[in-house]
Amino acid sequence: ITKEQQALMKIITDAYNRHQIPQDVAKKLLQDQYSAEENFLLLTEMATSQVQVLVEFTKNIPGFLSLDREDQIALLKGSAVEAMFLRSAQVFSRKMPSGHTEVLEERIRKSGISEEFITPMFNFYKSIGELHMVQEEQALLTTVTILTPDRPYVKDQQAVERLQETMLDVLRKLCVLQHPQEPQYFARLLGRLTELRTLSHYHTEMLVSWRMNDHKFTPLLCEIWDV
Ligand SMILES: CC1(C)[C@H]2CC[C@]1(C)[C@H](OC(=O)c1ccc(O)cc1)C2
Repeated sequence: ITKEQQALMKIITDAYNRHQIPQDVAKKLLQDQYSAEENFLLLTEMATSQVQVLVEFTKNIPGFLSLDREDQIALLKGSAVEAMFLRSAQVFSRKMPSGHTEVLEERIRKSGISEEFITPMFNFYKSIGELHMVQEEQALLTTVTILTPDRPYVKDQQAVERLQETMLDVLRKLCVLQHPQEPQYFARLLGRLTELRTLSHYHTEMLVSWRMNDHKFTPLLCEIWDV
């Protein structure tokens, strides 16, 4: 890993760690009562703060703000669900103080999300947890996901591709250094991104079914997911 790649990794990892879910959201998880309605409101607050955190983090990705403005929006809209699942998978698998995880899982299960979506969601969390990613890998994997060139409406795909290649190069080298005993580790990480794409289809259905039961979303969520 070259000096500039180390500098790049530090910027991204610091940004990833700096923008954490506000403590008040996490605290509420344990306090408020348990009705499906209360759970939905909590998840709405959680999703909204995760999208806010995502926007702040993305602005710190070197080169992102130099992209075409409309492409920046297209990348954010196209990757928000995947970035949110990646971050919550990491929160689930490690960051959460013990006891919170069970409460959060319980609230998710009792919030009107259909069982057919719950299962793949928790399978994904388990498969991410099993990777035991270091925080640099988590930050870089999220960055690679955001910098996916073939999102809808991206005009200058080459520019995004160049940025993503840079990040993939650092991530590949980091994986070799962090997991010398597992040469396939980098490939496994990228395999998770494929799993993420299937989750985002389920996510769209989840939003539609909530909408059908006239649940209200926040303006930010309506904007980022066109609901
Ligand atoms: C942990 C999760 C990633 C999983 C369960 C809560 C999440 C934050 C996310 O919720 C939403 O997307 C969501 C969207 C709209 C809304 O009003 C509430 C939640 C799905």
